Amino acid sequence: MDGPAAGAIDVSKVYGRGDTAVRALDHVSLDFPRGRFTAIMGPSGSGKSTLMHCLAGLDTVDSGRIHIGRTDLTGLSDAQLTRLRRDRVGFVFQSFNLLPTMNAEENILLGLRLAGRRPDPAWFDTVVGTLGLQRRLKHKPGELSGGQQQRVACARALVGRPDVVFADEPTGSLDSRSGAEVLDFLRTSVRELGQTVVMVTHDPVAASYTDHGVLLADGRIAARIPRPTADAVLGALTGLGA
Ligand SMILES: Nc1ncnc2c1ncn2[C@@H]1O[C@H](COP(=O)(O)OP(=O)(O)OP(=O)(O)O)[C@@H](O)[C@H]1O
Repeated sequence: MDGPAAGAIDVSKVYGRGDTAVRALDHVSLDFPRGRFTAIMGPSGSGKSTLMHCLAGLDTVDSGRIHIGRTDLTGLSDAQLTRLRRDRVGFVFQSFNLLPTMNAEENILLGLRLAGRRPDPAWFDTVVGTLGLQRRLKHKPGELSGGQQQRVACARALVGRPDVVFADEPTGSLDSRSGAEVLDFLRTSVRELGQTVVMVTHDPVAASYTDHGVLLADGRIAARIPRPTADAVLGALTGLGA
């Protein structure tokens, strides 16, 4: 498919009114090309979560446009947004969000099952194999380490071949070794499997796994860092007073 996997065009979002109004996003325009791993960074309160929630159709914008592939999200009904999130967007959260009573395989396939979609067996094997989860599929989350649980969550996000995967601090609950494994996998899913991943992170080392860093400050894009290194990101964040 042509064009970016997702994007924002001149998006603004204000929380509250009058004296207490906060401009969380202030005329943000940004494209996420297919097959790219992007980090969204910035000081606390800079608008990262708001931007990701608007991009993923979890929150609405006050002005501007959001698109996933060629679909314009502005103007979609709640039911249409729910379907779009289910079918075309993958999520990875800091807290894994796996169902404790289901084993890894059932967790990975749950979204497809609820959508009445059949998994593509070859793609399922590719995702599970890339994540090294073949021998963990019958384990429940409580029988897996944090890193293994997050790899299950990554597999769940990717198994439906979404247009884009949004990862919100995916390494925030992991030790550095497990975090590195998850980041390595997200990068592999982009480079070798052609997926598009957008990750919100505070961690300059996590950002160094990506192809492109975007720094927000006060709801605006403050800097773009192609092929970010941890030092370059740290320097830019320090410059913002983060
Ligand atoms: N539901 C809400 N109601 C009111 N204000 C909000 C709401 N959500 C976010 N904000 C405000 O909007 C601004 C941007 O918040 P946002 O959560 O997007 O920042 P962030 O960069 O993700 O921060 P953090 O790194 O701390 O998670 C902040 O000033 C925040 O207080």
